Amino acid sequence: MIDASGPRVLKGHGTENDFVVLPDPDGTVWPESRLDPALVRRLCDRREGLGADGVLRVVPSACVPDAAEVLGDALDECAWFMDHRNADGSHAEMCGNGIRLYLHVLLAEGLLDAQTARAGVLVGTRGGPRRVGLTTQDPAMPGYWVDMGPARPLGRGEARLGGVSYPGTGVSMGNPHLVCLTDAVLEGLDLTTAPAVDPVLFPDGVNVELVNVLSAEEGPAGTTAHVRLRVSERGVGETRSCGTGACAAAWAALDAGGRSAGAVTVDVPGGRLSVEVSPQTTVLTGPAVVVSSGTLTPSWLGWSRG
Ligand SMILES: N[C@@H](CCC[C@H](N)C(=O)O)C(=O)O
Repeated sequence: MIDASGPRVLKGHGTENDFVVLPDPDGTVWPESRLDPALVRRLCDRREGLGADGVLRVVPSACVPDAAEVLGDALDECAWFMDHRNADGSHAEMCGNGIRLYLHVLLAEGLLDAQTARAGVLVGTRGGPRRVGLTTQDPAMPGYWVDMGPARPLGRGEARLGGVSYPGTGVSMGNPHLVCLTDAVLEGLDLTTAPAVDPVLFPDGVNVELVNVLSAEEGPAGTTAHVRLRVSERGVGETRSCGTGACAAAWAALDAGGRSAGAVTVDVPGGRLSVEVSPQTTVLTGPAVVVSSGTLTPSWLGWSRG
């Protein structure tokens, strides 16, 4: 018999940006000393482990040692904290697909009720507090919105890929992005190695989006635009989607046309996201899916039975 006494685990995704989710409702299951970078890498390994682009630890903010530092006065308003790790074990400040899945898991695990989720809850992240809410409870494809805060320009840069330079705009969505608007055929790009960027502009690394702007037009309800992208994520490599990257790309596509607001449809390899940009904030909407739930095997973890 398989030993099922190990810690609970879920596997899920948002537009195919996939995560191992570790519920830690009282902060005792996954202290930092246990969830070290080596274990994160093993969990995310697609052969040795469960396989994922990252890990989300679902934990009360009060149980996270650095939460007070990153949340400041908002600490008391953020009951829950999204403790995010990239597949290489590094921390990231923010994750737009992950935070939708995070709310989905709070609901699925009975840690939050649907009425509260519909109204929206503040979740702590290392990029600051973010409000997340439930839009539709369709069991086939539940939808969530996230108030991601305003995009912040970081200056011009370039990504070098396959001997070609792609000029881009640095954008912070809490985490750093370099958005390169291009007419290149995205399917033709080789993203098996990360694009080279200027380390002086991005000392902590950067997520790089290669973006085709398909349309941008004025209508009775304001500006609408449609973009598609591929992304090479810091700490992961190419992923099927990036929520913060979709927001950065939407902002950059509008900004390139001299616009500061609009509704942008963002097609990613793993599906479709919607982004509402305004000078005040950025709202990301998209699905979240739980694929499976169960337990991690203690012997795989190297935990002896006590
Ligand atoms: N896929 C995420 C972003 C995850 C963090 C990123 N790799 C970083 O290091 O900043 C998203 O959906 O936003």
